[in-house]
Amino acid sequence: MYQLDAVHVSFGGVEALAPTSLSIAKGETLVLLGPSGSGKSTLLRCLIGLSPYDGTIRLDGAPVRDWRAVRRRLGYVIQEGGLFPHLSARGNVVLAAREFGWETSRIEARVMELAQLVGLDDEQLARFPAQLSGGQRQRVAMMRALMLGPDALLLDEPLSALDPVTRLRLAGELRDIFARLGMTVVMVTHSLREARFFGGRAILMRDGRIVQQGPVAELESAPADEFVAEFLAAESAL
Ligand SMILES: Nc1ncnc2c1ncn2[C@@H]1O[C@H](COP(=O)(O)OP(=O)(O)OP(=O)(O)O)[C@@H](O)[C@H]1O
Repeated sequence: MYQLDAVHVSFGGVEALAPTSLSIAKGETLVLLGPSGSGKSTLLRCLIGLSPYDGTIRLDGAPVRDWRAVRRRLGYVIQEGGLFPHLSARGNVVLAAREFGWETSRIEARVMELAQLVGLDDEQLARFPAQLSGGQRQRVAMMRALMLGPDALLLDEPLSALDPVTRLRLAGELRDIFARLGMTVVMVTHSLREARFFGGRAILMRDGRIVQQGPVAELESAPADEFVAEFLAAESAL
């Protein structure tokens, strides 16, 4: 689905992402791991055109020039949810569908389906983001990202603010949805357990570079270097 060719990001001389070439297949779940500041979020933001970059990103073979035109195919969840504070939770969720002219009955049916999926009720959806807990806001953000039925989901620590019970339930539901819909998923996480749970390919980053990639089990059994071994051991220990 994605092909990145020498994609490179620097902020005023600081290299957030070294030239990176990468293919992401349709239906693949890719997990981005690495220490704080290693470039995970920057890489994720490139995949939705929210970070300025040099190099080429192709979506289904065509180089992306106008990100606004392709963004409706992509769902994005940032760490704190990124909800519009002046809209209710429901207002946030339905915004894009309204813009695309969906009928009210179709919007209502989709909101009900997604609310059930993430475990939110009507009363909670009527509240403003500031009146919800961090975990509830994250679930609203997940509903918003899934609303239009995107081809790909780009998730920046989407489960981090959830309590263990909700996290496990939502993670299980999401894994099923990803598989059922053949959705392409790229997820930043700090949790090795989450990476294992979602399976697929993991990419371990350091200082804006990909250090190693492959299934988590492979990274663990054959770490490319001392850094990978140390990172995985530390992540497993806590
Ligand atoms: N808008 C920006 N302006 C300047 N520097 C930035 C900007 N965004 C990111 N950086 C820098 O780029 C580097 C990579 O940041 P990034 O957010 O991608 O890391 P990360 O691996 O996602 O970290 P974390 O796990 O802490 O979220 C860091 O050194 C960061 O300070």
